[in-house]
Amino acid sequence: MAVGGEMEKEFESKLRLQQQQQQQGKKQQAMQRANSIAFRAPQEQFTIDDFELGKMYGTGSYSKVVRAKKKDTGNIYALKIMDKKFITKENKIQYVKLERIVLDQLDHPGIIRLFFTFQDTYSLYMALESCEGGELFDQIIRKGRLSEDEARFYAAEVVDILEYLHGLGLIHRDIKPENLLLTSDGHIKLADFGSVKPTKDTPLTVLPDSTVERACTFVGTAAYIPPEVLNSCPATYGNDLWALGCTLFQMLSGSSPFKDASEWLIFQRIMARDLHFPDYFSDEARDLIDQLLDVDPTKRPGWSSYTSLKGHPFFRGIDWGNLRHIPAPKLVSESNENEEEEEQEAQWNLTHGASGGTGSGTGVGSSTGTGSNQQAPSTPNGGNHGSGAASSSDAYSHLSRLASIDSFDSRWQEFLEPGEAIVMISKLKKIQKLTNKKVQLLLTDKPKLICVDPSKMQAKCNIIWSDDPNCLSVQLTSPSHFKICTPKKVISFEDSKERAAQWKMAIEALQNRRFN
Ligand SMILES: Nc1ncnc2c1ncn2[C@@H]1O[C@H](COP(=O)(O)OP(=O)(O)OP(=O)(O)O)[C@@H](O)[C@H]1O
Repeated sequence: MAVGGEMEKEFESKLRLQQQQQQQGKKQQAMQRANSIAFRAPQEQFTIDDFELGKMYGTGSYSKVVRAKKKDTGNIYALKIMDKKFITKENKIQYVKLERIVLDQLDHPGIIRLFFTFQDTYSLYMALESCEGGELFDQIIRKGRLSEDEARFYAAEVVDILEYLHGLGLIHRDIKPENLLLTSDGHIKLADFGSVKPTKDTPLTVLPDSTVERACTFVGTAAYIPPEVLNSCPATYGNDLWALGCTLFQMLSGSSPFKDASEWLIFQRIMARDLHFPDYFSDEARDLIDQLLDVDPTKRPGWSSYTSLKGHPFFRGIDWGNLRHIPAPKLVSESNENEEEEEQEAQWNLTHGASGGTGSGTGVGSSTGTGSNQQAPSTPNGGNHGSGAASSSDAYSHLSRLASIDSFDSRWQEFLEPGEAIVMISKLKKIQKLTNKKVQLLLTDKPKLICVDPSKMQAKCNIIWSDDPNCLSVQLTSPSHFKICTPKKVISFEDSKERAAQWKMAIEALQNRRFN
């Protein structure tokens, strides 16, 4: 009996080994298949010198996107540039590969097209269809909030895109106004497939393992994450439907429904479904958002079929078959921005700058001391929002390698010395006790912090650089608010794109550059 038991064990372990080997073989075959896919968008042998680089379209957590003109053809692209070392270190290789392979197979007027890719020693490049109208996010900021007709139009285009994606077994997982780009004639194109999740039923060619359901993989952006994902449930189409509800709320009100001072507080509000509708929302808008933000994902319209979503009274009058031919809402360009804010610019005054008041009422932790004791806000999986998860040495090499790209916007050259490059640049609000003022904050590799009044193109408040954190430090007060503290003054800034943690990381990485 004992011998029989031994034999049985041995047999079982041999069987397991055999099964493992077979599985590995299958995996290798799938890998080979994925590696040998004939891409629609070819891998070219181009170099960055084949392009004339223009303005910076945007910065993601592991990429920069720059407007680029191919010198020989004159064609314009949005060139997504990713630092190889950084994405390897941050374990993002699978995400980048998946974005490439999925985008390559998509064909919908509402999804940005990938034309070709190339690489050099340091970077990977994706040449994307250029969206000249900017982000929907900026339209919301510039208009304050959208009219119900405008929001209906954009929401309908997003529904049309989601119906296509979900029909192909893909969950986008990062639907938000920053990833809804606009063509020059104002139609929506969905970008950023870095978080895409193929389901088991997808007919597309995807990477082996990418369809495996994993609980607890937090991707996306805090304010748009559904409660079930915070409760560790695997991703479903319900993620995108919830995010659509948040986006529609944001279009109509000007801010996301669960907005709060920190990611922790945002998560608390999502879990409690702490949702308040402004009075001016129509009954139809309120009802649709209420249904999309149902805590039960299976009850969200669009879950089992798109008929209920497209047939909702909010969308009455939408010609679904003709969406891309309907005239889109008028785009508001940067120069037409809120006159009121421009009015507030009159009082540029360093003594006000020293006051350190947060002004907007969203900041927490009102300390104005010079110590930098506040942590960057973290996502639940421990990573920082944005690129904050990198160590300072990685961050420094990443920043310095990408520095030259930021400097291509020639408008800021007059503030730089020869050879000096911009490491980070953002349009911010400088928060003062009585007034707020739009500024362009530049961090250079010298290092230097330069605050420019963009309406007059003049360098303003003098922030004296120091590598000593007692003499220069950054305090985060919320994902969008930070303070630059020097012994003489504390200046508060608001970054509407919530890159406060990235500013802190960039400044600290430069302070630590000597040790790297
Ligand atoms: N095709 C495009 N045309 C114009 N601008 C673009 C385009 N693609 C991206 N951008 C701009 O660049 C920004 C960053 O791009 P993207 O979101 O793809 O980067 P990412 O590193 O994947 O970002 P994330 O941190 O959201 O994952 C976008 O928010 C947008 O403003």
